[in-house]
Order: sequence, then C-alpha cells, then structure tokens
Amino acid sequence: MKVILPAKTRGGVQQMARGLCQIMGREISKGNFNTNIRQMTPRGTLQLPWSINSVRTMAVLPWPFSFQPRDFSLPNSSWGSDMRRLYEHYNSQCEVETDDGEKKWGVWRRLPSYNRSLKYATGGVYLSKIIQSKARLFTRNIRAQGAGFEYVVFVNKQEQKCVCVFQAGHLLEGPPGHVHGGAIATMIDTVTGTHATYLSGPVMTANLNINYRSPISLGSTVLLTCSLDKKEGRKTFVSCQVTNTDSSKLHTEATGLFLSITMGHLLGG
Ligand SMILES: CCCCC/C=C\C/C=C\C/C=C\C/C=C\CCCC(=O)SCCNC(=O)CCNC(=O)[C@H](O)C(C)(C)COP(=O)(O)OP(=O)(O)OC[C@H]1O[C@@H](n2cnc3c(N)ncnc32)[C@H](O)[C@@H]1OP(=O)(O)O
Repeated sequence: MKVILPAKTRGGVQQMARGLCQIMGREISKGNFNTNIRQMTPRGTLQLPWSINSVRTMAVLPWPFSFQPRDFSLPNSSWGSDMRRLYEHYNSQCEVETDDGEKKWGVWRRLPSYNRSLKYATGGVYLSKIIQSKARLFTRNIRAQGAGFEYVVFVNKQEQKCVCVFQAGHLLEGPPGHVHGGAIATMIDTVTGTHATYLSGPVMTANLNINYRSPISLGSTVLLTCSLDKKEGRKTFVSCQVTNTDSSKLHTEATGLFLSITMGHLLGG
C-alpha cells in the first residue's frame, strides 16, 4: 500500500529522522533523507531497529509532541563558571573556521539532550502509549534548573571518546554536602550508555562496575571521560573516569558492558 503524506507531515518525518540522526551522531540533509537512511543501514554504520516505513506510519498518527523540544544540554542561568567554561572549551571545537572563512565540523560534536529520548528518536506516539505518556528520562525529570542533573555530552568520533561536563544540584545529596553514589552511578550509566549508543546503535547496560575513590562536593562541576575499550559482536565495553575539572583528582572510575538490542527487546519487555 502506498501512503501519500501531506507536505507538512513529510516535513515532520524528515525533521524527526534528522533529530534521530543527530542523537545518533549522523547528519541528514533535507534532500537526501530517504537515500541516506537506506544506504546507511545495509552498511551497518547506523543500526536503526525500526524501518523508515514504520516511521512514516507513526507520522500519520495524532501528533501530541512539539517538533521543537527543549534541548537540556544548552547553558542556563544555573550553570556555574566551571560548567560554562568547560562547555565553551568543547563547544568551540565543534565547529571550526577554515582559512577561507568556511565553517566545518570540528573534532567534537555536542549531543542534544531531551527529557524523552525515545519520543524524539522514533516519533514516540506508539511507544509512548506502551511505555506511558508521562514517562521522563530519569536525569531530565527535575524541572527546576540547577536542582538536579545539569550536564552536556560531547563526543569525539575520531578518538572514540566522549566527555560529559556535569554539575550536581542540591537535590542529589547523599553524605552531607556531597553527591549521592546512586546519582554518580546514574550519570556514569547515562554517559557510558550514550557513548555505547553512539558507537554501536541501541544498547542496554548489562554490567556496570564502579569504584568510588573520593567524594564529590554538592554543587561542584566534574568531568566524566569515557572511552571505548573494545567491541566484540553485540558487546560494547566502555570505561569511564570521573575527575575534577582539571583532571588532577580522580573521584570515581567505572567500566560498563553494553549489549546491542533491537526495539523488539524493549517492547517485548
Ligand atoms: C535503550 C535505548 C534504546 C533506544 C536508543 C535510541 C536513542 C537513544 C539515544 C541516546 C541515548 C540516550 C540516553 C541514554 C541514557 C541512559 C542509558 C541507560 C541505559 C540503561 O540504564 S539500560 C537499563 C538497565 N539494564 C537493563 O535493564 C538490562 C536488563 N538485561 C537485559 O535486558 C538482558 O540481560 C540483556 C539485553 C543485557 C542481554 O540479554 P540478551 O538475551 O540479549 O543476551 P544474552 O543473555 O544471550 O547474552 C549475550 C552475551 O552477553 C553476555 N552477557 C549478558 N549479560 C552479561 C552480564 N551482565 N555480564 C557479562 N556478560 C553478560 C552473555 O554471557 C552472552 O555472551 P556470549 O555470547 O559470549 O556467550
């Protein structure tokens, strides 16, 4: 059956696919939407667990979400000077200007961050009904700016490395004046999981090992640096160090194992 979508819906599908590719670190321009998706999948460079036809089908369902969701990884007034300085440090390396004034991608890429990653990744209507329409990404579910997890993730594809600049808000207290170990584990899982997704497509955490070396002061900014250890079939092994902003003090170190999954794995429970 051939479904002809109205122009507005077609634009929405393209925008959604572009959003997905941005999350997954790929670019799609307006004109080559179909060809790129089709070409990338067989080569295995982008393992989309959903077909472009199912994306089209989702697009004709009622659309309760904004096409311009808030990107939580942009600076806000709660960010302290360390957070802003490190954001600028990496952000300034995302785009570089050549000698003849042309702008080009740099070595780093900032990943946008939303309060529902699946919604923006897939179009969400179908999944949201299954998963609950009120569900929120754990690290983005505190509305007050600066109260919870303030963070931004940058990836470096060449070096297969990623960094996260994280400012821990007052609602994340564990030991008095310091960050809760579960909140630190949450950030490690989020950033290593994001990195594994960037490198391998959709994954789930199978194993996370964490060593807490020195406490993190509440309100302070720290760096999470993740690197790929190895890939073996469906397994992606990532390690992570949490340090102070000049990397002179180690707070936490971790290793994680992530297994590639298909969307069916999530929907089948
Ligand atoms: C999830 C998102 C998907 C969509 C993504 C789209 C866009 C997202 C964009 C950006 C990402 C944004 C944000 C990311 C934020 C947060 C990330 C959070 C991630 C999580 O928070 S996620 C929740 C916690 N996570 C679970 O809730 C997993 C529960 N679990 C399972 O769902 C299964 O357990 C599974 C799938 C892990 C494996 O199940 P399975 O049936 O597929 O595989 P199986 O068991 O056959 O194992 C195959 C081979 O892995 C070895 N193996 C398995 N487990 C092992 C272990 N623990 N240790 C050592 N080796 C292990 C076996 O020994 C065998 O090895 P071998 O082949 O060599 O024999």
